[in-house]
Amino acid sequence: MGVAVIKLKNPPVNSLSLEVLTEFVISLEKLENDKTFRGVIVTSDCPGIFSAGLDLTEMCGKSQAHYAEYWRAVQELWLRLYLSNLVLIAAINGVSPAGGCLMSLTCDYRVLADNPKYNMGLNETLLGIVAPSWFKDTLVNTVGHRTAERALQLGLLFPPAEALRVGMVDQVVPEDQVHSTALSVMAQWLAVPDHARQLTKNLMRKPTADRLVKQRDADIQYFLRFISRDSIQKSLRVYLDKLRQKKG
Ligand SMILES: CC/C=C\C/C=C\C/C=C\CC/C=C/CC(=O)SCCNC(=O)CCNC(=O)[C@H](O)C(C)(C)COP(=O)(O)OP(=O)(O)OC[C@H]1O[C@@H](n2cnc3c(N)ncnc32)[C@H](O)[C@@H]1OP(=O)(O)O
Repeated sequence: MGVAVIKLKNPPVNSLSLEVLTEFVISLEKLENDKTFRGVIVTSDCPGIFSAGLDLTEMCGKSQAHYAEYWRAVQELWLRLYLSNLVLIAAINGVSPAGGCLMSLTCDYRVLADNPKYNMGLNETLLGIVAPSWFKDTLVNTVGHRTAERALQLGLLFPPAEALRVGMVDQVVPEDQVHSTALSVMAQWLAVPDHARQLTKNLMRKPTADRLVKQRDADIQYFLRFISRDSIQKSLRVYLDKLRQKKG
């Protein structure tokens, strides 16, 4: 039925490095241009981890030029995913904090594996950083204003039952059924004529995407100022050190 599977593979935690972001955009573009494909299942090849989100090492101790290049790549992937003409279904087979959650929120439908360890949410505040307005918009458009307001301020990571209850995911299924469920949901979405579904998707999502498109450069400048602050760099270093020391 013209369905591709994109399996993220950047061990150990599928962090969204500049390289991963760039390759993801290229793969999506190829699929968009190949009319034999109508849908994509986005999933992970790293056991237990859908994606650890943006690669913190790309936002810490690097040059301004690097931060700008990285942020443009983050924007680009979000825009491509959010406005894709393809049906995108996230088969979430692991934990998905921050950018990992955002990636799934850009999809049309989310199936999450029923494993209490597989938390998801926008936890930026717990790192001492702030989810940008377009991350916030994506969450608000999915779960509504009040749930998003509380989740964003507290940096909540929802276990599967809670994620389902607040509408962050559409279905929670046993782990071994995530892929087959994503495939059957895909069949339902592909039963709708493409042009009507695509125009409707655009109607729902373009106003949100346009807010970023209209001020992409300003958003990058804002990010540069924010991420270069000594206090923010310090918060990121402390967080990364904590992650690294977990093992030791
Ligand atoms: C009005 C608006 C105002 C301002 C806005 C303006 C600008 C916005 C500014 C900033 C916004 C930036 C947005 C960022 C969004 C993000 O996505 S930030 C990333 C958040 N991610 C996380 O918090 C997840 C952190 N990771 C974990 O919790 C665990 O690693 C995880 C549960 C995923 C897996 O656990 P486990 O299997 O035990 O693995 P380890 O923890 O041992 O990790 C293995 C190694 O991987 C490294 N690592 C983990 N996560 C990341 C990451 N996101 N980036 C880079 N590296 C990561 C970890 O350090 C280990 O490395 P080591 O092997 O020790 O070297």
